[in-house]
Amino acid sequence: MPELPVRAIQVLADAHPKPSHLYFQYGTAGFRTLGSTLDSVLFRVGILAGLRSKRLDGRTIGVMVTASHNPEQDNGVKLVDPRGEMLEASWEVHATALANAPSTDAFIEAVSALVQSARIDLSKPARVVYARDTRPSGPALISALEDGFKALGVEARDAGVTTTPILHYLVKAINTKGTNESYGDDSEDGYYTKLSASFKKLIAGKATPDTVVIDCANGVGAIAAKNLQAYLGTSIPLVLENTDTTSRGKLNDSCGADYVKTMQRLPPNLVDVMKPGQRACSLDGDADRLMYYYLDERGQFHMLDGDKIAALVAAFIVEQVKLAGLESEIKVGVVQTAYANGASTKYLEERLPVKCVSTGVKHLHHAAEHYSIGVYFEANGHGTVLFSPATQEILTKHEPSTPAQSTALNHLINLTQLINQTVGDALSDMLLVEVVLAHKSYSGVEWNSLYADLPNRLVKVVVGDRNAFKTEDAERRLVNPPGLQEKIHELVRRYEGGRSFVRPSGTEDVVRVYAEAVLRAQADELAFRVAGLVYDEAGGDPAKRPKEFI
Ligand SMILES: CC(=O)N[C@H]1[C@@H](OP(=O)(O)O)O[C@H](CO)[C@@H](O)[C@@H]1O
Ligand SMILES: [Mg+2]
Repeated sequence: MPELPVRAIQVLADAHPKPSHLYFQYGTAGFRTLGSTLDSVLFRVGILAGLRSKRLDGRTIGVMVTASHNPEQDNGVKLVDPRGEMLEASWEVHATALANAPSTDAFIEAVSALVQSARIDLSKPARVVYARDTRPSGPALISALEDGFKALGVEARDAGVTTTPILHYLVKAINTKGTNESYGDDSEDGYYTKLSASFKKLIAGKATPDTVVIDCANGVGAIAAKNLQAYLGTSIPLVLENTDTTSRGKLNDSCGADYVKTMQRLPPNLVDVMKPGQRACSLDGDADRLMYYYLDERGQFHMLDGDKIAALVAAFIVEQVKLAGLESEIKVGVVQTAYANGASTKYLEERLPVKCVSTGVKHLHHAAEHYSIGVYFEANGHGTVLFSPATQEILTKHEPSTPAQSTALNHLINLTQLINQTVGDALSDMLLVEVVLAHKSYSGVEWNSLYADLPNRLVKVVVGDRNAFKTEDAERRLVNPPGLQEKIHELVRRYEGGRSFVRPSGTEDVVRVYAEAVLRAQADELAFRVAGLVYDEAGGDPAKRPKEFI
């Protein structure tokens, strides 16, 4: 039985000491904090990824270095499991334990304990594929990660600077290579070819889509969008904006999907670019979120968020399933979180099964796997569609009995190729939206009118201890601090169409308050009053009390 290469780990671990005053937590987005503090974490994640691969019999694990929509100086790292999915939850605890071992000796002890408890066979190979976004702190962090690989003897493949969804694609493609479940060629070329070929088939015979402006958030999505554009050729006219990936301070700065969703307005530098009637979308810093919007004829901004994408896509898929004559065999369902606009939930519930789960992609993804076709989107624009293995088999084996059935069946098969089923993918989702719009002959206006969003407001409250906030019922009800939920309920009752909930963030040291109501002013007022209640209950710095209530 081989032993841990303790000496090699020791020497390299000493070169990546853990800052004594910091605590790192592997949360919904992996480790994420100031990039300059993450050196030891990356080294240790290199070893952890290798161990995870050994545990899974040498299957390839992914490591993505990114902080997504967060500020440029932040960075982070997350692991991707062999099927292209988020790291299994039980290993999040191991990740946190390894990252916080105070010294090299303690770290080696923690690694040994993990090898024992997870019964890891050290004689198995360790294989990892890794990538990073465009952040300036990326190269140094990658080099710490590579030291981790070196210490354990990991066979590591560098996927360079690429998007989170492409890395997920690569992981799945590598692990299914040569099998009858092959996900595509395990290269970026394989990814672009798969997306562009299926897109072209899906829009064949339809009018060429209108020009779409893509705000690339000055991030890695700019590089991928440019590559994709070359593969798409003239099938869709794309105009890429915010593509400066080299100047300091530009990433996600007043642009990108998170800016648009939070501010509910155009990125300022698109104001002069966009014409009335034009459609555009924003990617986030690692291109796994997508927000659409358009200007109406009067130049007024209208946002089409993840909920609107889910409604558009789910309705189209249901229609194609019916047209293919597969209604009794294939059940389409939607998964949302409590942040989904109440109007979207109402629209969807009238048409198909809808499930609400806790925030975080892993919860949505797993719930979506329970449907034959599961559509999941977070309101912030992260989402995808999952076709179960049984559904994929039905689609390939079904014998259509009319030309119309055959066409719909082919559309569904092409959708399984167009959609990145491993994780939310802004570029794949953008093409998906354009396919549906082309088929329905919709502009942004018709799409937006599927239902009218309830005005809503999301605010953050800085509290003494966010862990004091505990929720149930997919985060829609607070159970701790005691009595606070009753007070919130009492407030909500006074607002027409009012809904509000409070939960601790899994990625920032804050408590989030969401509120919606029939009228804009009421949604705002409800959000700030609930925030005031939270603040009074949980306390903190008086200077940070929600301003409206000081
Ligand atoms: C309200 C909101 O948008 N929350 C985001 C945010 O989680 P929080 O736990 O709310 O910080 O980041 C997650 C990871 O990117 C994402 O899955 C989630 O939707
Ligand atoms: Mg992201």
